[in-house]
Amino acid sequence: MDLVNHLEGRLLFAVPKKGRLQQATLDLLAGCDVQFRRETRLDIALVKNLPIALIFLPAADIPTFVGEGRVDLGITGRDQVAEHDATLSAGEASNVEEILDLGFGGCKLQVQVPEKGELKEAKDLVGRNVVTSFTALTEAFFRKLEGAEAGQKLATKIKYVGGSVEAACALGVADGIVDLVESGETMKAAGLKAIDTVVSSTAVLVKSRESNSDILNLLTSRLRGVITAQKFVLCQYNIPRAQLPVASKITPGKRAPTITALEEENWVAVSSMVEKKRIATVMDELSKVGATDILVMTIANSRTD
Ligand SMILES: Nc1ncnc2c1ncn2[C@@H]1O[C@H](COP(=O)(O)OP(=O)(O)OP(=O)(O)O)[C@@H](O)[C@H]1O
Ligand SMILES: O=P(O)(O)OC[C@H]1O[C@H](OP(=O)(O)OP(=O)(O)O)[C@H](O)[C@@H]1O
Repeated sequence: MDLVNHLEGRLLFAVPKKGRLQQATLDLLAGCDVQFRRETRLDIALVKNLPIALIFLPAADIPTFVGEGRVDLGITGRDQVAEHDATLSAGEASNVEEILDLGFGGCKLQVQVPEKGELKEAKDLVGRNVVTSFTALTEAFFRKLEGAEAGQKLATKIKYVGGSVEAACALGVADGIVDLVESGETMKAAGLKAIDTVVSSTAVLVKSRESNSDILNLLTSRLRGVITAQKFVLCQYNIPRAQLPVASKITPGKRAPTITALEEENWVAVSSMVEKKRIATVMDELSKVGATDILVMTIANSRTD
């Protein structure tokens, strides 16, 4: 089947073809009931149950395709969007619009130098060799540090490498690098330490500024629903009615908690969405104000907009 001829009338949605963001993206699509089968080695997959075509691209290239309006939507790292935007000329507006923070793929683009050495802060690297996969962001970072005007040649020498950036210092190619850090394991193993942060990143849903359609809005709502469901749990408890005002402050919910009367006089049942990362503290606080039978449930999906 010539897939390219089947793209007409479909929303084009770019997703990472490999790497750190791929699995979480595929899980997210499954959560949105986006059904497709990707043939081996094909970078286009038609969605069976929605007028969408998935285009599998390297995360680093997705902002370019979205920015040029070749695809409508994309999932990539905020770092990649920032790198793309940093290549635009002064005054040129980006066509890549962030519409949703997806919460996964958290990392930082950091300036790193050998752990043992005389370089202590980013400005110590001015005039030296810096290696990175993010040349535009690194250039903008050192331009600011050097106080150089746009167009003026930088003293710092910035070189591009496509991967294994951390090897550059050990091999004598660089005095410092600008690379992604999550756990810090790679940096540590290479004998490096972070001395500054260029950008903090998570995976984001981006759209081409001109793109707008019912299917784009529907998919965005579904994605937002799944992301919200992943971030929240449903907390249910019983509490004496007199304690309701104080308990409602602890679990205000997304809009307001749901209150149900119990057969037992002067008691109510409350259910409320609570951020997953706060749930342990919330349970402690509820207990302290007299809540009992506190239950916490996973939310499979949600639609709150
Ligand atoms: N260690 C990490 N932890 C979390 N997210 C990361 C990590 N490394 C990278 N990312 C995110 O994933 C995006 C893609 O990086 P990744 O290294 O997976 O790219 P890739 O497409 O496989 O390319 P490459 O061939 O250069 O490795 C990054 O831009 C960043 O947003
Ligand atoms: O702080 P950590 O948890 O160790 O993660 C950071 C590493 O992860 C990424 O590389 P990846 O493993 O994706 O491979 P790459 O070097 O080929 O890009 C990044 O470029 C770092 O090298």
